[in-house]
Amino acid sequence: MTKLLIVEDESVIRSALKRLLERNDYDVSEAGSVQEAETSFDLQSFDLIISDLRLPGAAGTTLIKKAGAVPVLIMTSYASLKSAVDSMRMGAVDYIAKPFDHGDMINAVERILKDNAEANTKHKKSPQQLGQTTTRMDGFIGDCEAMQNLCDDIAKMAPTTSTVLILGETGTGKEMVARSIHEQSHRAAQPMISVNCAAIPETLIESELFGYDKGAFTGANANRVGLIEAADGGTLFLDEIGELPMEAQARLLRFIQEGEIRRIGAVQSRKVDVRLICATHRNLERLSREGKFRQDLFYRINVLRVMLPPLRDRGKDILHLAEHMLQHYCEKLGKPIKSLSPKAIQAITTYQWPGNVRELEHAIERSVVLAEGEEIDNDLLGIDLELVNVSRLRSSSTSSGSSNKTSIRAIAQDPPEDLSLEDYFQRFVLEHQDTMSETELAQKLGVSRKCLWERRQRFGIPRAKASSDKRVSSQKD
Ligand SMILES: Nc1ncnc2c1ncn2[C@@H]1O[C@H](COP(=O)(O)OP(=O)(O)OP(=O)(O)O)[C@@H](O)[C@H]1O
Repeated sequence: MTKLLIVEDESVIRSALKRLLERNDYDVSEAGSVQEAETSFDLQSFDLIISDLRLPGAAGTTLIKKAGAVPVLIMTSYASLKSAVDSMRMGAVDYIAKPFDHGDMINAVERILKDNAEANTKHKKSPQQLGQTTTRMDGFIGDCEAMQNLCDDIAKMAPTTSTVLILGETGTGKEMVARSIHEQSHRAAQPMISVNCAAIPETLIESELFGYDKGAFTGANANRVGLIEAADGGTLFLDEIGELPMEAQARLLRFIQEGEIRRIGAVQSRKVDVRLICATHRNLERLSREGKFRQDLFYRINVLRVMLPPLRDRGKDILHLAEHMLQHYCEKLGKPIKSLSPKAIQAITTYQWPGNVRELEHAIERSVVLAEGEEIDNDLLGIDLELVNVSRLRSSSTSSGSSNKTSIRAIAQDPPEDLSLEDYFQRFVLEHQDTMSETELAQKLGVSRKCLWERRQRFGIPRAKASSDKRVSSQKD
């Protein structure tokens, strides 16, 4: 039976909560203070501790450290946002404001227990192991279970020569992971060449990757080394590999199979020793089933796989990242170190972050540039508190199917009166992308196609390849 401990000094509330939880088949123990909880029970033997924030003696939040891996849900009748947010910063798994609705309390308990059980089924690590992994990647912030596992996987993958496929939404750190794999490998002294397959025009991608010999085509006035050859001895990182045109895919496949490349227009092939790392935010498996990505290439690159979770699913890492970036930008811009206001913290921890770590970084940088006082408030971050709330975060993190698109759509459907340029840009793209080609969209917005592509990446609204392809072919027709 699942064991819960209630720490609450008001006996009426304590017994009502006990009855509620017992009716829901939990085994409930109770204490009136932190001290009583510690002396009467082994805190580690519980599955969840529900504690009031203000208690006689030590505050409820002191249980967070004492309970180790046991999650602590903080109740606060001092419904100040600040104390709730502070509890979260100290490591509480969640907070609930008193008086609470019975349904909300039961939902919170069920969700925390479920999340914790899922985290525990993935192999448990010793504190030493947890400590080691955070420092393994330079500048990398990630203490949550998923990121710790990822660091472990990277350390195992790095020394091999196997191809790695990194999956994750835009801005989740795919390139950072690729660099870390390279730097932890025996190739670290050699170059890592990064290529964004989506940013190079289709007509140039093959010559960029494979190079060409003088006279191969009009304008080829001299021999040119391709990017694969330039990575000889090192690592080639192919970002957005899902955008690679079919002809280039066939050439890449030959390179992977034979370990040699032939420059365009050349007769001889050359051996190259390159470790390949690919990344994409797209579902390559589905694309290959739909005939939009070569299946044989997919099997070749899908050897070792790394899945980066979206920022909104990384729990307290969001705040750690924000604080780290805040310090970084204050130092970089020569401003006195600022702190995040409680509202800013609430906004950061509840916003969906469709552009993930990159979007957070830009928001923090912008806020440091604009900040005049000691504190960074949510308006400086450009996050509208009206558009985020805890329940949205919860529902989105529990429904794994929620996509960037739906979250942005939800925002776009109910826009504030005075849209910022970025909001306007996102809205315009979302509203018109099904009826306009990329060129038309870029023209209407007064930006280049490259700029449109970059902003799509930044806002997490990647171009839907299928529909744009269809448009191109129907335009040709
Ligand atoms: N865990 C992390 N800790 C610290 N910084 C991070 C982390 N993850 C990402 N970043 C930073 O966020 C930014 C975006 O990361 P990166 O370019 O690796 O993302 P990406 O997934 O490759 O993006 P895209 O899909 O748009 O190519 C970079 O400035 C990177 O340094």
